[in-house]
Amino acid sequence: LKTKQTSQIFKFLKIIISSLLITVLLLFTIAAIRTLSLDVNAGLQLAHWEKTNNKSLVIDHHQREELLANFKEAIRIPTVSFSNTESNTTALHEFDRFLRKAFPTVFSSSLVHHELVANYSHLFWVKGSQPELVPYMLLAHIDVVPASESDGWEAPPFSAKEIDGFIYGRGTIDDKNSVMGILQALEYLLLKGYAPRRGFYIGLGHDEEISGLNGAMNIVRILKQRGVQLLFVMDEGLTISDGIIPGLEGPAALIGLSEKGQAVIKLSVSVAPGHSSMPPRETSIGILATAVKRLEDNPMPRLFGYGPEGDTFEHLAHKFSLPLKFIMSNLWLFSPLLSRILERKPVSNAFVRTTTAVTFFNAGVKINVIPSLAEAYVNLRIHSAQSVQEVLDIIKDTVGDQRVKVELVDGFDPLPISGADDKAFGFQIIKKTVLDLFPTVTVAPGICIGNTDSRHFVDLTKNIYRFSPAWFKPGDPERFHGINERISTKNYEEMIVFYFNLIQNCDIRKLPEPHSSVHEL
Ligand SMILES: CCCCCCCC/C=C\CCCCCCCC(=O)N[C@@H](CC(N)=O)C(=O)O
Ligand SMILES: [Zn+2]
Ligand SMILES: [Zn+2]
Repeated sequence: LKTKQTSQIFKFLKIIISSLLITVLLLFTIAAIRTLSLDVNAGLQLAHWEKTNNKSLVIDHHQREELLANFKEAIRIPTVSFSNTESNTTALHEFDRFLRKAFPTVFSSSLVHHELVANYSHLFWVKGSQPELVPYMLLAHIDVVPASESDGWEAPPFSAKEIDGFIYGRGTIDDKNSVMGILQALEYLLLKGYAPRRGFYIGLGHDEEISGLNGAMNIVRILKQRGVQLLFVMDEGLTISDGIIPGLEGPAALIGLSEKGQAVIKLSVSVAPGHSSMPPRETSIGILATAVKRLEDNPMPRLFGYGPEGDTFEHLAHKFSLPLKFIMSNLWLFSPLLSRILERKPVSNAFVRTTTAVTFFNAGVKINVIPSLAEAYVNLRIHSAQSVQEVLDIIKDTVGDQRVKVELVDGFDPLPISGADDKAFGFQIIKKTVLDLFPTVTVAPGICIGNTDSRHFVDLTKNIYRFSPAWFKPGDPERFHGINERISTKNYEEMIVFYFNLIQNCDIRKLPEPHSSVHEL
């Protein structure tokens, strides 16, 4: 009887093991087929695009000197947004005067209507010859975050000093490169006698770094009053990453289809004050510190693959070598594994989850007084698959201490996801412009981990793209709001050429039909 039972157990185990093997084999066969066949990149690359007789821009020695002098002058004006209530308005005013001097053709052309918004922001309307074509809009911002040389800058942050082919200074990548690149491109286009078929707007906000509540929001209000609808909006955001995504061969231009939401949460603990010689077992500071530590020890759940970030890696899959190529082509199977790899570095962790950053911690009044109040502020950047309410609930659960008051100070949900298919005009025009200028770059949709002025434009268009053609190499993401922010003179010139070509490419009336026949290859 015992032998019979043992043989039955063996039989059963055999069936289990072989079914497991068959399942694994099947999964891997599907994964292998997907790895070989996944091609999300062809898009409209091979299609026949409408001819627009584009003018070309070959920058000569004189123009180079002029455009670099303009850019350096822009960097030297310290248009700093210090806090929600304090900006350098003198510098903002000076920047207005400077723009008029640097771009005389833009400010005098009969094709361009310019107006100041909320005193320091700029709205340009460039009239198209075919009013039936829906206009688009380019956004950038004039203000910068504070910078202090003593933090370790190699050159003073408002000096625009050139070192080894790079211009150093606050605003060189965020965002005066776009402000100046767009206007310089328009200046050159107008000088060459260009008149657009499709009209377009340029919006330059003066308070983006403090949420754009006066600049961008008033520009939106004015456009709404005028009944304007936009074909697409393009703003700062993602860039061309080169050597930043581990394992990716070659550079990638990520175009932000959405941006993360945000929540500002206040934690506070109130207790009775007292003499420090007879302290209670826990002080308000101790209780709050424990709550903060719990938040840092328990990051928000991994959500990689539940938002547009999965698409990014599918688009880039063919640019990885094995085994990463296999993994990226099969996120349906491997996203839990990839999440664990990506979460190791702050920049890629931001794509995996809602991030939690404790940015203020205030407590204490005197060395010998037990403080009655301790407060901390937490800044969360919300993943596309979560909402402000969900994040708030998780924070309350994680803190799990009734003595800690948890309040939502401010917040907004993640932004809608713009189109990136063959019919998405803005996305395809940006992609074509990138590929014409940088043929070795792979273009993929992405998600912007910071917020931009473009988030205020959701009622004017469904198509918002966050991208600028700045090249980011290892170490560069840290320069964003950090020390030694810089751009190479070559890259700044490329940015001008990019906007020069983009504006002309937007004159295409409609996108071509996707290329369907292999015979035309
Ligand atoms: C695994 C993929 C890696 C891809 C590498 C991407 C490198 C990204 C590096 C920097 C992106 C930074 C985000 C850009 C836009 C941020 C603009 C900004 O600073 N906004 C402020 C102010 C505001 N408007 O709210 C902010 O606090 O977000
Ligand atoms: Zn910016
Ligand atoms: Zn910024």
